[in-house]
Amino acid sequence: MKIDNDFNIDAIGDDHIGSASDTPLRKDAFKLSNSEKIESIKADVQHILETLGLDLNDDSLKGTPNRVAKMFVNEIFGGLHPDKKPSASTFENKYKYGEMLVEKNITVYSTCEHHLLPIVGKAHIAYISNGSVVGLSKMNRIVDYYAKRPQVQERLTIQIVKELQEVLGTEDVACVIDAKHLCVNSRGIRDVASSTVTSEFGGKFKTKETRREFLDYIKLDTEF
Ligand SMILES: Nc1nc2c(ncn2[C@@H]2O[C@H](COP(=O)(O)OP(=O)(O)OP(=O)(O)O)[C@@H](O)[C@H]2O)c(=O)[nH]1
Ligand SMILES: [Zn+2]
Repeated sequence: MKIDNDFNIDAIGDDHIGSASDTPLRKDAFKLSNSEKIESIKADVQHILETLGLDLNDDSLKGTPNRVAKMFVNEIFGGLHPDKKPSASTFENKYKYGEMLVEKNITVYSTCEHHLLPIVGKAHIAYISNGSVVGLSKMNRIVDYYAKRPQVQERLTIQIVKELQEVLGTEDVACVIDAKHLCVNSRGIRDVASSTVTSEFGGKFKTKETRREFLDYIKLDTEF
C-alpha cells in the first residue's frame, strides 16, 4: 500500500510511525479492514456503556455501540486511511493569474485527540500560483480529510499547508484556522467564549506584506 508523506514510516518508536507533524499511527494501523475495526470498536463501546451502568437492552441504546463504531471508522476518523485522501486535480495557470488566491471560511469539523470532543471552526487558505492552480473545492476537501482524524489544531494547520505545497509545487501556501474546542467550552474550564487561532505561513507568506494582505482578506470575523 502507498503510504503518503503524512503517514511517514520512519519509525520513532517501537509501535508507532511518523514524524512531528504526522498523525502518530501504529505500524499495524491498516492491518484490520474497516468492517473488522467496526466490530472491534462496537464491543469496546458496549463495554464502556455497560461499565457506566447503562442497560443496552433499552430500545434507544441498543444500537449505540454499532452507531458509534461506524461513526468513528467511516465518518469522524475516516481521514485516518490514506485511501480517503482526495485527489486534488491541478490545472495549468493559463490565465496567468499572478495574485494570491484565498479560499476562506472553509468549515472545519474535527475531533480533539485529548478528549475526543469536537473542534468546530473555520479554515482560511491562500496560495500564490507557481504555474498550476487547484480546483477550489479540493482545498475544502483537503481540510476535511485532515480534520477527520483525532487532531490538535496546530498539526491540522501544518498538514493542510504541507499537502497543498506538494499538490501545487510551491512553498507559497498559508493557512489560518479559528476554531472552538468543546473540551475547553463545554467541560473543564467551560469557557464558552474562547476560540483558538493557529497559522502556518510558507514561502512568500513569511514576508510581512504578503502575510498582511492574506490576513486583511480574511479579517477573522468568523461566526461559528
Ligand atoms: N495545544 C493544544 N492543546 C489542546 C488542543 N485541544 C485540546 N488541548 C488541550 O490539551 C490539554 C490536555 O490537558 P490535560 O491536563 O492532560 O487534560 P485535562 O485534565 O482534561 O485538562 P483541562 O481541559 O484543563 O481540564 C488541555 O489543556 C486542552 O485544552 C489543541 O488542539 N492544541
Ligand atoms: Zn480536548
